[in-house]
Amino acid sequence: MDCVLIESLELETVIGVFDWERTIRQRLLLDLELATDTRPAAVSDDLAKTLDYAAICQRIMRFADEHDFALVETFAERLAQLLMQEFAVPWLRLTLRKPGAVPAAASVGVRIERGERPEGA
Ligand SMILES: Nc1nc2c(c(=O)[nH]1)N=C([C@H](O)[C@@H](O)CO)CN2
Repeated sequence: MDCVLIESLELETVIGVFDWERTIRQRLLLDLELATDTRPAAVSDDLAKTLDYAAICQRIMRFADEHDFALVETFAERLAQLLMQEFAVPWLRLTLRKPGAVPAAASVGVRIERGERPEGA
């Protein structure tokens, strides 16, 4: 299965369950694997035939700006649904880290997979 990748995309958003977290913006780190057949773009050398990772990064940063969830689970789930709908992604793996949330840990967060893996792509 082919994927377009985005690694360690830095986001700033309001996120957290505690009152003090509702008053600040915190940094999140996002990793994404987006299933897509890369061959049509590869043979034509045409960006229009693949997932434009730059456009997707812009959309994710806008999503982070526009929302203020309590849980990283909610951020991850809502973003996964948006990406699958707006970019016609059949399957994705999304890892969302909240560095600094637990000082003794390098980072904490969630990893989710959504959709159906394409056969033979
Ligand atoms: N599974 C989760 N656990 C916790 C979350 C979360 O979003 N998902 N959030 C918090 C707090 O907001 C924490 O990040 C503040 O330090 C605690 N546990």
